[in-house]
Amino acid sequence: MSDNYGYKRTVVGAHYGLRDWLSQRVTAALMVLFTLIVLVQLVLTKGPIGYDRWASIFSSQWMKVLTFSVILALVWHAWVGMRNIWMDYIKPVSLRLVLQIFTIVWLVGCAGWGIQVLWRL
Ligand code: HEM
Repeated sequence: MSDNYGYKRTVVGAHYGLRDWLSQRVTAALMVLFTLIVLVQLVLTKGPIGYDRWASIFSSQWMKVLTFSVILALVWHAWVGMRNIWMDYIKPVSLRLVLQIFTIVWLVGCAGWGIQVLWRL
């Protein structure tokens, strides 16, 4: 064990750290872009911002496609983050499994609801 550093280090784990780290940053960048696009449209709005204005922002086809992509990115982003938190802090495997399943059900449910709302506009 005293030699366990540098090139002799024993690498363990599932080896998906870098992929997850990168996917969380890429999805975060997409969410930032989306937030800026929505903000610009709101700032450019003259007059009161009611339901009609919100609906018109999301009703064009390109905005629906972008919002749909952002919903998927958000689900993946939050799943990677929450799974890391459960893996880091919840040691009993059965409790961790329950929390992970709850997270998946919650995120998929929210995404489904969001997509349903989006395509009703
Ligand atoms: C524009 C929006 C967002 C940006 C720019 C963003 C950015 C980030 C970044 C860079 C990380 C990695 C932090 C680290 O590894 O130290 C992260 C982690 C995380 N994000 Fe987001 N995020 C956004 C929205 C969200 C939303 C809406 C949710 C939940 C629905 C969320 C849930 C999480 C979770 C659970 C983590 C893991 C936290 C941790 O490891 O302690 N993020 N986010």
